[in-house]
Amino acid sequence: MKSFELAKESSPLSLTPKFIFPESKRPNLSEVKSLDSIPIIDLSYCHDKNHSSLEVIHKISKACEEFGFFQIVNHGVPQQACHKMMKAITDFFELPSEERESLYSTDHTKSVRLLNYYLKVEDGEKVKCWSECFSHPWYLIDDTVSLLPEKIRTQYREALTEYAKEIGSLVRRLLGLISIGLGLEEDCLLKKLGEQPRQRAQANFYPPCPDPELTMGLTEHTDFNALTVVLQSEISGLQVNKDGKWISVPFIPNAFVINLADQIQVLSNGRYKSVLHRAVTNNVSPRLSMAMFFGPNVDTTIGPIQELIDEEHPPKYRNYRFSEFLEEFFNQEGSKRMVKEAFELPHENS
Ligand SMILES: O=C(O)CCC(=O)C(=O)O
Ligand SMILES: [Fe+2]
Repeated sequence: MKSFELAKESSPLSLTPKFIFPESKRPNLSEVKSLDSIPIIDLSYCHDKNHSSLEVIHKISKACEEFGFFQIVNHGVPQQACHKMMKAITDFFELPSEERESLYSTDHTKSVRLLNYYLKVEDGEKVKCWSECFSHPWYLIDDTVSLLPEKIRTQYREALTEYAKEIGSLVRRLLGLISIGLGLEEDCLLKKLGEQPRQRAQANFYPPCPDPELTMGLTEHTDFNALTVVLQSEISGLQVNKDGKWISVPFIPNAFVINLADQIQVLSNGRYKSVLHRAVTNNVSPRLSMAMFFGPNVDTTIGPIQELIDEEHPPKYRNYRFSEFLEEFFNQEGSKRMVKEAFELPHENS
């Protein structure tokens, strides 16, 4: 079996060619704007249902239209649950790489797997990203947890169970606020995403990198689910594309980064954006993030919501089963993904 190579070389003196990106795909870190960033929204005003949360809804709606991203503070998720989750992923990635190696797989049908994203370059070669990603469901059952290295198994499951429960409530609350922002009933988006939502988690690890200008932690992408909640460690590395320029997302203590993903762009008929983002590396310290993806299950039909379609706003996408979208997503692996574009309806000019 192919071994997982990055982990064994996390502190090389210089980058080996397999991590070096072609010049046009490098991060150009000096051009990244650090003054502008995504909006920060305080949710403390809308814990109480009776309290007017119109201002918060308005801020979220604006952020969804203009950035597709925002950070939230005072979100009600106990700090303790976040710390435990961060500690569990830290301990997982600090294990000797041999103890994680058996989880490495390129088979995307595997429920629990460690993966290494890559970029396909012209001659068919693959350039590896400077990261290790651990993908698994929000809830680990006995069969799946037993795949984890024994030393961290119990700790990881306990931390994840508590964390996933909290994030589940948060996601439902956010979907409610986002629905109202679109002028819909509070439960509209959640209902559209259907029964048994697809809930996947991805713990990302970016070891310190000898030359951050030559490689990428994660190449630019949009998330293919509906809504993503990201918890990041103290060092920033996430960047969001705004009007063709990259802006960095600073670390804010006890905040979550909220990322609108492709299915909300489609459901909102293009009003809310699923925006390109990427992760860059640094040469100082390791960075970790935990992305909690919430989306429809494979059998759910997704398409622009009827109430958001009228003469002025004809449907931009055709209806599809989410399984079709996933198939398209995996077919485009390693390239600049243009998945939702494959479901666009032709423009009518008349
Ligand atoms: O590391 C991050 O902050 C972002 C990760 C990300 O974009 C993803 O997992 O889809
Ligand atoms: Fe992402």
